[in-house]
Amino acid sequence: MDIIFMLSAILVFYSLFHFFNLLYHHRRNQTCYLLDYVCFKPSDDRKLSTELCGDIVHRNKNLGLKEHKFLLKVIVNSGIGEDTYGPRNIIAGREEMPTLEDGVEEMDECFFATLDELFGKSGFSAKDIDVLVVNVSMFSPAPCLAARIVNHYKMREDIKTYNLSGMGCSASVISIDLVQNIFKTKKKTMALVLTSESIGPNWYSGNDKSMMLGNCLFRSGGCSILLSNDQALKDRAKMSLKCLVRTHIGANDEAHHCALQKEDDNGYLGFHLSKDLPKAAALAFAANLQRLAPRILPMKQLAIYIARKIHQSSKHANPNPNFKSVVDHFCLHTGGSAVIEGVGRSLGLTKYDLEPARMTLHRFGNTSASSLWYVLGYMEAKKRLMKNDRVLMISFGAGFKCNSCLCEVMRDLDSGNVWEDCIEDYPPETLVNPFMDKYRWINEA
Ligand SMILES: CC(C)(COP(=O)(O)OP(=O)(O)OC[C@H]1O[C@@H](n2cnc3c(N)ncnc32)[C@H](O)[C@@H]1OP(=O)(O)O)[C@@H](O)C(=O)NCCC(=O)NCCSC(=O)CC(=O)O
Repeated sequence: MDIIFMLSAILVFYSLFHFFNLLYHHRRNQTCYLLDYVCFKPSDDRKLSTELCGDIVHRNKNLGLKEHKFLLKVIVNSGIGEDTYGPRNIIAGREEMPTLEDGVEEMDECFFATLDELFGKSGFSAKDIDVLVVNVSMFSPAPCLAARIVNHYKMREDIKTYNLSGMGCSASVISIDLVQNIFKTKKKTMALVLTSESIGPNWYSGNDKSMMLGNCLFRSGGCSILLSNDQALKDRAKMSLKCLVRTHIGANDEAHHCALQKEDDNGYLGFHLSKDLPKAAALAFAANLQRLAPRILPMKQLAIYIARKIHQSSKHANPNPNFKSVVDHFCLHTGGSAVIEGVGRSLGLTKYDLEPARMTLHRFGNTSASSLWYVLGYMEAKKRLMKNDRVLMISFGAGFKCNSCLCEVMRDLDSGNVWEDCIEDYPPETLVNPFMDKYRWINEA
């Protein structure tokens, strides 16, 4: 078939689809405003410096010289700085015997601190909340964490609660998706999304490298996010959601198994991160972009993208569309340096584009599903987010999933937020770990 004819047909189809889609969603009251969000900053006594990480590694009697070398090498090379936070039981040396209370307290500390601040600064109260979604992947007590929030804040009896567990690092976008779908069914609704990860009860004490990696990357963090579809609150909103795309490539066995909780050969429970994870992330990302592109790209860009797709195997090594024409800021999950660099390469992003994710990895580590909100906070604290700017949030998570959403900034944003006391220090002159000298022998050994 003539390529020009095929291209024209596809373009006409997408235009019509997009038009009717907009009309449909307008009718269904799709508006989803992000009113405000607060990221958690644990107290200074929870800081995990490289030296303290070294001590934790040394007290694990299951590790030999080979494992020590591996861990210290990854810690020093990971792009993670000296000021990230860990859970209290691990800092206190009880990583091998966590109690239920350790897990509960870690979540309470994060959620109550961020919610108190969010209610305080937004002027809304717990009684205003109609929908509550909590996502914490690796800790699911009964009654659930959402019920603990309802109990603590004495929320209304008609509140709708949802507790998502096991959904991995892309879960906060899933929570937003759930909220926007609920918004379509009811006007003037207020929703809270609470996103975090449980680190304390999930420390791995064995000697399998792919499971030890999680101890190096994952750090304490969390975020509370206030959303509404009430048009009257439009002027108070920071951002509005334009489109959200979820991709799940779990049918692919290799991708499904690259990030999962399991027991090692000696029975130690932990979270396995395969060396193939960046490959699975790239696959899920490509599938996500393929569905995102027609929804956000202008006609010309879309035509170039489709043409490249048709000729993919022959000419273009990177067939991804030029999202920079419609996206001003890229808010990337801080999965690890390899994940950030991989996304940067496939989208053709600059050092400036990747700075928020790299700096967030340095200051807060991989805080799992909440990491996107620290990255957004960095952009805001750096006064990068101006009215009408578009922010593309991209997250990856076990399953394997890639979930993305495009948001529009509603007004110039300049809150100091969780970055307030350190934003002036970023980006630092070097990201090289200060203990590099001390541990240089590791790289040379
Ligand atoms: C771990 C790294 C920071 C290490 O970077 P380096 O610069 O040190 O270089 P490198 O890649 O050569 O790795 C150093 C050594 O670690 C080994 N190595 C790397 N990844 C490994 C893995 N998954 N399992 C076992 N070993 C691994 C390498 O073979 C090498 O060993 P040797 O020295 O013997 O050759 C990076 O590779 C990285 O960012 N990887 C991706 C991390 C990741 O999977 N993140 C997603 C988290 S999950 C998530 O966020 C979502 C979710 O859970 O839902």
